[in-house]
Amino acid sequence: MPVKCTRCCVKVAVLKRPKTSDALCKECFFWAFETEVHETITRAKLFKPGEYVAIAASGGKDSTVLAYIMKLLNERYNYGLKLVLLSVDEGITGYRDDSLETVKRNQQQYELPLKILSYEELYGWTMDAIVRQIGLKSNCTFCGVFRRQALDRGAVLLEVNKIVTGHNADDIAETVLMNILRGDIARLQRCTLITTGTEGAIPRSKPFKYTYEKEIVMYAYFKKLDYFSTECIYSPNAYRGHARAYLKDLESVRPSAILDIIHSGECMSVKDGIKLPTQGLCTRCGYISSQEVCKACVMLEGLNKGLPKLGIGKSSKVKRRVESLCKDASKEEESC
Ligand SMILES: Nc1ncnc2c1ncn2[C@@H]1O[C@H](COP(=O)(O)OP(=O)(O)OP(=O)(O)O)[C@@H](O)[C@H]1O
Repeated sequence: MPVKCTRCCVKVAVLKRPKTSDALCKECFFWAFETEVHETITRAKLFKPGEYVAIAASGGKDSTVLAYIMKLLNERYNYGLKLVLLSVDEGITGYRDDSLETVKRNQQQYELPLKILSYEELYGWTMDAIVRQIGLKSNCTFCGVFRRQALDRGAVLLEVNKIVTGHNADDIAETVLMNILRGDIARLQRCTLITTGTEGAIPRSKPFKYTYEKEIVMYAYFKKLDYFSTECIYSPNAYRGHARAYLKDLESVRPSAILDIIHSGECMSVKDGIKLPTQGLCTRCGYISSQEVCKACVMLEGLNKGLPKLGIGKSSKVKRRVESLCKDASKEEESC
């Protein structure tokens, strides 16, 4: 016998919500999904009326649903926002060129302006050229560092007040796990924040902080949204893939694992006296950095000098880690 929707009790349920296990009809799922994102936005006071907000749009499922829902909620609840799509072309043939075609269609479908910036115009390098030089190891580090800055540069160009990204609950839980595995305390503290970049940079928010990836896919599917679903051709070795696989395993036995990990990340605090990097401005390019020279500038210098490992070298990282562990151990011995 068909199961009735547990919310309206009238229509037949067409899905089981991955987050709550509720059996819902399509309309009730849309309502629950949209209302939860609205509540996330209002509880965290993400926007003020009149703000100009850039939606970081890659053409993938998350940012396509984000663009759709930002427009919908802005109209439904009168947020009073001016919206624009901001895309970065990393120069990955057969991947980003196709996904940007999707963004261009979204621009027409959602009637939003679109700005595209490319790595080639900003850095003089495409990811295709970078991978030709460095191979398929550490390439995601280059891409991530350059993209982060490219979005900042785009936001400055557009003079927006804020950027929103499609990072979802799964992405954040994966990042918590990765930061634990790497012992990266500074990032562990920051990665669960719904808004980052409040110290000097253009703030960045994640309206999907509590939204499950599976539900985003369902929403896009039932709404028949036009999105690009191919994985990046250069990311097969990314470390994140292992954290993702582990998280999916946990989710299959306990769906709340995703929110539980985010909650754990939020609850972790750094003991007094531990020095954390502070955000300042890069002395070369003027964009946000926790070092005197930002990582993007160091990496770019490495590429231009034919020394691409500059700044990402494992040996220097391991050496620094060992030195800091030795320092901690000797401090503890002294206090004993
Ligand atoms: N090339 C890009 N241009 C603009 N924004 C981007 C780009 N790549 C990623 N982003 C932003 O960062 C978010 C997280 O990116 P990530 O690479 O994790 O992709 P994802 O989880 O597959 O998301 P999506 O489905 O939107 O591609 C995206 O949702 C989007 O808001």
